[in-house]
Amino acid sequence: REKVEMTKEQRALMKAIVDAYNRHQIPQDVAKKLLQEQYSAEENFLLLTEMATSQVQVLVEFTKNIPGFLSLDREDQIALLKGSTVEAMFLRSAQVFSRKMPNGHTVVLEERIRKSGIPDEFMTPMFNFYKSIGELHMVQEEQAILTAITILMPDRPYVKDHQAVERLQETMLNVLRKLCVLQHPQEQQYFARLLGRLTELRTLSHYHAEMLTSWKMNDHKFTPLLCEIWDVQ
Ligand SMILES: CC(C)NC(=O)n1c(-c2ccccc2)cc2c1CN(S(=O)(=O)c1cccs1)CC2
Repeated sequence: REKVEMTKEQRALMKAIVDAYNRHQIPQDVAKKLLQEQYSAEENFLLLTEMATSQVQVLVEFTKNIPGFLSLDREDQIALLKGSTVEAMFLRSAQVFSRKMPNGHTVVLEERIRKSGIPDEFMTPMFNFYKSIGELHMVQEEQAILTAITILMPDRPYVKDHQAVERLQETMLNVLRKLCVLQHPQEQQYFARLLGRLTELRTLSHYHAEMLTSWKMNDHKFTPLLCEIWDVQ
């Protein structure tokens, strides 16, 4: 098989993305709160609201550091962010969930998430996704670039300059393809499996939209930022 090499530009691009990804992390104390003591379903819901809100802020900062993103049309930048926050949030959640935690923490975390007012029919697909991401044992470069690829999805609603976004995403896909070959030489289809997760993410975001309506019914409160980004009144 031919020797796969990353070009200088691709290595620089990957470094920029990974540095941005590592710079913009959720404050660990928020995640720790979820693990601390036993809370009520309402309190767990509030914690998740707090975590999701800080994740959106982290995501905006990360996105601004994706080379080329700020040169896109301003309205397209907003359309890409609005269209990808739920998927990026589930991707980040899966990565946090499948991270090596002191034993018992994962169980506690799952229990807290299950007891937070989220409809049961949503739990199964959500935890299946977390596990399917965990099984991939992604390195952090792959996590960072996969998140960038999710954000730079040209077919999000209201994107005008489809081509410009496609060009940026293609650059990222080329880096990810080489990275997968270099990091997982034994698994021919690893890159394809990674992209398959993006399809699973879309399904989750449809579930999420339905969940939002049911939450609105039981007058669950969200933060102004989540209301803005998720078009919740
Ligand atoms: C890491 C952050 C981004 N994850 C997070 O906030 N989680 C996590 C989660 C997963 C693994 C580890 C730690 C936390 C599970 C869920 C959410 C948020 N959503 S939400 O955005 O729909 C929501 C917002 C408000 C009420 S419900 C519900 C499900």
